[in-house]
Amino acid sequence: MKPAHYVNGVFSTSGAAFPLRSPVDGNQMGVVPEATRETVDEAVNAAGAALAGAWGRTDVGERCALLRRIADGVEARFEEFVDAEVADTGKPRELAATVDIPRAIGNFRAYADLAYGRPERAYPTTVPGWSGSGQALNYTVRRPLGVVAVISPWNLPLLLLTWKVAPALAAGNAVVAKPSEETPSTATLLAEVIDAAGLPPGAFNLVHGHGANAAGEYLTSHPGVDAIAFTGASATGAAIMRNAADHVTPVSFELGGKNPALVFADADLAEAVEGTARSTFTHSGQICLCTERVYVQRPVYEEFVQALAERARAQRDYGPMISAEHRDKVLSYYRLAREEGATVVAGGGVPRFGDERDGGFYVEPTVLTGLPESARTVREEIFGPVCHVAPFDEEDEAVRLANDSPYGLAATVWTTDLSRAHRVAPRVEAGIVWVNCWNLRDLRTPFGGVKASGIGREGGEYSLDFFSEPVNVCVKI
Ligand SMILES: NC(=O)C1=CN([C@@H]2O[C@H](COP(=O)(O)OP(=O)(O)OC[C@H]3O[C@@H](n4cnc5c(N)ncnc54)[C@H](O)[C@@H]3O)[C@@H](O)[C@H]2O)C=CC1
Ligand SMILES: O=C(O)/C=C/C=C(\O)C(=O)O
Repeated sequence: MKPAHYVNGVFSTSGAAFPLRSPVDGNQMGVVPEATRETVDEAVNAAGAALAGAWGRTDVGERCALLRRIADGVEARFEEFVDAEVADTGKPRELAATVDIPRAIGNFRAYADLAYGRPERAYPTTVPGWSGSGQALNYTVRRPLGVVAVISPWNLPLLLLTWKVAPALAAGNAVVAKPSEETPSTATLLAEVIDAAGLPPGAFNLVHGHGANAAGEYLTSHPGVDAIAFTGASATGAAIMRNAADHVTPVSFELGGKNPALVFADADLAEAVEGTARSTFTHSGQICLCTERVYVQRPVYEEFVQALAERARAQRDYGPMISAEHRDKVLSYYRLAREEGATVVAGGGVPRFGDERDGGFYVEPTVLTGLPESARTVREEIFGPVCHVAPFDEEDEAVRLANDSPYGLAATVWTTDLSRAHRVAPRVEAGIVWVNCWNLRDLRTPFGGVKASGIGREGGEYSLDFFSEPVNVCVKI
């Protein structure tokens, strides 16, 4: 499968090509077409035309039926999708087969259910003193925003792309999507499925290419774009926002994190260690929800650190960093941690496998201790399989440490004291707080972050709200 643009219902590989490398061994796997400004223009124009034409006339029932057809289409080509996601990201096959691709299917089915079952509001109104009856019926209808730009990252390529595309289409928008330049393959397969499902040309468009001064920027600064949904780095969000400001384009942002775990002495320690290992090392830490700061109550601190370090050393089936650049970034933090005075309790380097993976972009699962809270390693998002563990004494101190961050995406709290769980969770400045678990997801719940971790919420009705505009109709009775 060759990555291709999909514009106005036509596949093409126009534009210069850039290499696609395997993160597993560094070898070139193929090439990706770089969309020019003209290709992005065509895609935005095609989306606008679809809204003015057949797509704009669909009702929610038809759109939900199409979403279900897309879900079925992905399911029918499940293994192909898994192969493509594994090839682009290097992630363990099990992860792609149990999380990425099933969630992409689930995203389409969830929004087919949610959009179809969505009630509208009505307000019977009486205005005393108004000439005539003074009575009216107010009701709201929701209108799509128009042409939506979707910019997605490389860590959960199809999951995060469909997490925005499904609600955007369900709400009646036309979409121009640009996946990460590192992971173009499952997006191209999705375009094939959407084409076969029978969406009118232009309702969904796909362009490939880089971000800054390239396809991503052309798209997010395009005057024909009515809304932008983005997941990725906070700095990229800020750059997109600057461009969006020119046209006052609404944005929905899911950005970075420096997520804390709070482990209380009353926690089930084995569960807390295993949960923290999962939240730190899954997909080699390349999920925005991953833990990078761990605070452990002093009586169990030493035992926790040793157990987590052992778990890190025992980690076997893990994938690489997405690219040589990202591997170098993570390794630069491993070096910085040492310069800042960290004790490297586990990992801290590059693994040696004795096979083709030695040419790939791997780093070791790593556990650090001994850094002050002011250290850059403790404050900046690394996006690798690494956490810093520090002790605390009191509950208030744990909450203060958790909140002392420019980010506020997700947190985990480990305790068997129910009162403490309910006391602590709402005090943590984060969009999502998991108690005695991590990444347990219900697609109806609000998903997103506070502070530098994002703007707005995705999930359930929150996404449908973002991708539509309420219009109030007032009918005098
Ligand atoms: N979900 C998250 O929280 C993610 C965080 N990151 C963080 O970001 C760092 C950099 O990774 P990148 O792949 O460079 O992430 P990124 O945020 O730069 O890229 C995400 C998407 O944005 C696009 N993009 C980049 N600059 C743009 C611009 N100026 N205008 C429009 N679109 C633009 C990219 O082409 C890609 O599709 C990582 O090391 C990691 O720390 C990366 C991916 C996901
Ligand atoms: O929706 C989810 O379950 C996961 C979302 C993860 C991200 O947004 C991310 O890693 O960027």
